[in-house]
Amino acid sequence: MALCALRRQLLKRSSSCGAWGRCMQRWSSGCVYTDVHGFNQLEIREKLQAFPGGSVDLLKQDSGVAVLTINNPSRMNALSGSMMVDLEERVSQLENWTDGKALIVRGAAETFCSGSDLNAVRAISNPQDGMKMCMFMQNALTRLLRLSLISVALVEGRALGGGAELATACDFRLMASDSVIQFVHKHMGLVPGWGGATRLVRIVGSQNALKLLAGALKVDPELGLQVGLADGVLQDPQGQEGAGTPLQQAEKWLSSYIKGPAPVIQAVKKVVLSGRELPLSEALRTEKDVFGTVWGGPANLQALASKSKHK
Ligand SMILES: CC[C@@H](C(=O)O)C(=O)SCCNC(=O)CCNC(=O)[C@H](O)C(C)(C)COP(=O)(O)OP(=O)(O)OC[C@H]1O[C@@H](n2cnc3c(N)ncnc32)[C@H](O)[C@@H]1OP(=O)(O)O
Repeated sequence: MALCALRRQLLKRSSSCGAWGRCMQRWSSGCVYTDVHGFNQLEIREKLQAFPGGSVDLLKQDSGVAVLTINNPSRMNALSGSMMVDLEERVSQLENWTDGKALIVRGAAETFCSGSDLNAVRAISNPQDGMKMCMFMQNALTRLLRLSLISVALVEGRALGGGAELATACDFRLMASDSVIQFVHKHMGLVPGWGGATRLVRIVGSQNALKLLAGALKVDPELGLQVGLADGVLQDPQGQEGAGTPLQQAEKWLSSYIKGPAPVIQAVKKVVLSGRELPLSEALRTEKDVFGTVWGGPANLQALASKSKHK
């Protein structure tokens, strides 16, 4: 059974066993495309696996912060076909991480990601395979953004094409002082296909999105902060004594938002997600359901107990 159909099946079962299951029942399974769209997850996975190279590595830390590394430095961290499959598998692992609070997405060798591996792109340039790759990556990146984790893209070096799209599939973006995010698709005779345009409009607004895409503008940290694509700029480790590595800086930036138990942090992300994606009444009902998962929970009862001492 295709993964997304299986997830729908599991969600049907979970809807009877929990508030979150019920509200997830109202929400798509996380997959944009399923078998009803003629999307066969296993078929495209096998096709993509035929284009090897690099890896997508996942480190889940006791702190509740995971680090996902796009690891193909000899290709400026371009995503090979097998890396696209890796990415989807890591997202599945993170969907089941009950102790998780946050995720940092970064690239190896001080650069983020230069998009699809052009060698793979050339080999699957026929319309049918291109559409299948597009749907596979839209599913993977939509599920990435919908993780119940606060996610940050740590952009060093360059985030180009699909790499820029990957950066939009995180809640926040922190840019190194010399980094660039560029939607180079127009130069390829393309538009984003991994959901990057849809997410960019929601991040920077339609006018700025039109400028960044139509102009294939190089977004440096200054422009990124100006249009809202960047949420922070990292200090240059060489320049500032004690600045820490980019990863340490990203973890420090996140620390303000992930104090507290994982279930509460995950509930915060869930209510923001539904507010961001669902129509008003659906979002309100989902908020009520998520509220029901933490009301009277261990963290709530402990807080009430400690407050009662302040009479
Ligand atoms: C939906 C979007 C998706 C799609 O349509 O499928 C895409 O993302 S399409 C790809 C979009 N990305 C690009 O167009 C970026 C292409 N790369 C470059 O522009 C440059 O390589 C760079 C990233 C700006 C770096 O330039 P530079 O510092 O001069 O290094 P090199 O160019 O020499 O690159 C080193 C090495 O890496 C290989 N490389 C880089 N990017 C890719 C890539 N996307 N796919 C495959 N290989 C890539 C490059 O070929 C060099 O390899 P060697 O020549 O073997 O040393």
